[in-house]
Amino acid sequence: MSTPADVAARGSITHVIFDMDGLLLDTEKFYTEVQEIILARFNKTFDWSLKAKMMGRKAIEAARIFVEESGISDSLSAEDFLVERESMLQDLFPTSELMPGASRLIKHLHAKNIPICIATGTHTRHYDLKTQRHRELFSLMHHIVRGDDPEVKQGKPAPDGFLAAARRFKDGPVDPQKVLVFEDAPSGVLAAKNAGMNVVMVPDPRLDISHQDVADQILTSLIDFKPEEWGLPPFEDSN
Ligand SMILES: O=P(O)(O)OC[C@@H](O)CO
Ligand SMILES: [Mg+2]
Repeated sequence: MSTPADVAARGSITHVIFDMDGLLLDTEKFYTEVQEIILARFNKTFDWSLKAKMMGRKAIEAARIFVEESGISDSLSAEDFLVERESMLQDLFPTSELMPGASRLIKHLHAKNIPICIATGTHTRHYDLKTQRHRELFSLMHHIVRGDDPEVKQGKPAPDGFLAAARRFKDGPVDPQKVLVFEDAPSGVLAAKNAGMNVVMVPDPRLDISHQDVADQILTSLIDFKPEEWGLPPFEDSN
């Protein structure tokens, strides 16, 4: 785990890549809700150790983990699970709220001309539903890499999404050591490290602490992020 001081010694951060689900948008709860409903039909309960394995991954990869680890793959295929959850998610995603501190951080970095973008495991159709109430804020991103992007051959924890994102900046490809990634999921933190980047993890408090030993910094909320620790321009306001 490198600390912000290590990074500052190595040379500051010049570009930022945001994960989306669970980091910028409070959407992981929708996945959990729907998975609990489906598992209840099999008299099974959904727990956070399974959630930790699914978060951040491409839909079909997460679905395979879900049906196999829940022991229901003989009754429900990964593909059928995705079909069954779709109608419930279609209703939930348009109500997505921003995570605390997300808007302030995005606006701050954009105002200070720090290039920012998103690399998410979510595919385009779900991305549009989740962000439809936040278009103006998300328009501040230089680009968006989604789970169905042709350059993303493998989902997180593979580095494909973050490497594609680093390539697409105006002055890309950016040296991975100059990139700071914000993530909420163990798979995403691993993907960022596999890409050679620095990563701040903002984990759900229900995630087991054993998943917090790979990230370079752990925060309980984006509100607690101090840009100056990473060589980025400090906030001017106090809150
Ligand atoms: O935006 P991210 O966190 O990559 O999530 C995608 C989706 O797999 C939800 O877990
Ligand atoms: Mg996430």
